[in-house]
Amino acid sequence: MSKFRSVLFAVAKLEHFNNNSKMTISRASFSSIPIIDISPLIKMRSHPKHYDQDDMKEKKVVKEIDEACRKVGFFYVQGHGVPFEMIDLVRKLGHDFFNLSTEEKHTIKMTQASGWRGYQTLGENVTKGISDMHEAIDYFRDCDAEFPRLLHEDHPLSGRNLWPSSPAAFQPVYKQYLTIMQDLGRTILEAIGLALVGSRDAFEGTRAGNPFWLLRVIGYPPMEQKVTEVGCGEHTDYGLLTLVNQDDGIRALQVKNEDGDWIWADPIPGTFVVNIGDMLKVWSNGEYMPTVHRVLNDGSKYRVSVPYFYEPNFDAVVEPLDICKKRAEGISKYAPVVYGDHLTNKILNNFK
Ligand SMILES: O=C(O)CCC(=O)C(=O)O
Ligand SMILES: [Fe+2]
Repeated sequence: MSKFRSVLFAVAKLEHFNNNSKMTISRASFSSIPIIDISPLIKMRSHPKHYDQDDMKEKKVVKEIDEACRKVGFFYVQGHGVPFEMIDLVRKLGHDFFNLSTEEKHTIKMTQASGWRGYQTLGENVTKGISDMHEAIDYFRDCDAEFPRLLHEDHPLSGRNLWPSSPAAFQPVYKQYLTIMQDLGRTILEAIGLALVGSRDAFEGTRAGNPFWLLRVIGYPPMEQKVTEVGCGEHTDYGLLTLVNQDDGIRALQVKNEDGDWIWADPIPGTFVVNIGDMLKVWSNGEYMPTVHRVLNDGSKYRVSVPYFYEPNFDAVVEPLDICKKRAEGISKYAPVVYGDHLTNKILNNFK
């Protein structure tokens, strides 16, 4: 655990007020990652006309998500409504792409000119100065009139997403997947709004009403040097929520608890692993802390994982929410940060 995190945890006995009752939740060390059935949230979104019974079920899920965010920073979601065939197909297309020749993969090579979008070879991505043993394709939300800052050609992230021509289904399937995942991200964030502020619209409008997104298709070959290599070095995610679609049957993703032990986030077929990012830490004034994680693919199979990152508006000024400050006796633990600047700095530090 970094020094920074230990200091925060020392003060992380959080006073949480809900329905006028005072509830104290400490961030105790966890040994497993909760599984949450979010089908009541999905039902609520698709059938706005609902009954008391639905409200009760929604409240229960909101509480489970709140506790997971406070205690672990990670949870699995099931009952999310995304067809299993789609989840599997997305990863299969990833495998098909990574199986192509280097020459073919380089037809969508990431460059500075592409705004850091596209394919990166094994070891090109760097976490804390160490090369990650993965190859990947990176996508960000397209530059359009809604993101004027990214329309300026001199912005480092300005550019076009690069889609491979093979496999042919890659682009249409991924575009459909992106739309589905944006809906799912918003649904989970609404529950977090209810939990933190008592309003499902807490993050709409200038906060995350026009969310930026990133998607990474990551391929991890089995590690050869099991002691010195790492598939993806330890880090926290930059934004709001990450929804990970990982290969079944391969244990590789690990989450660090407060004692410094690594807890496996084993794949559970048909679920997404959800974790919170740096921006939710700032908005919640430290009530929700992003948890350090890493990937070690030390088995014998090639692993594909597709994290989708649901982010704030690119221009959002992220600062502790009033109600969260109030719960911390008026103390603001973090300075305001512009999400797009935070992201740009992180991305520019990711490459050698
Ligand atoms: O490959 C995974 O399971 C997770 C990757 C990850 O943590 C990331 O891309 O931020
Ligand atoms: Fe991550």
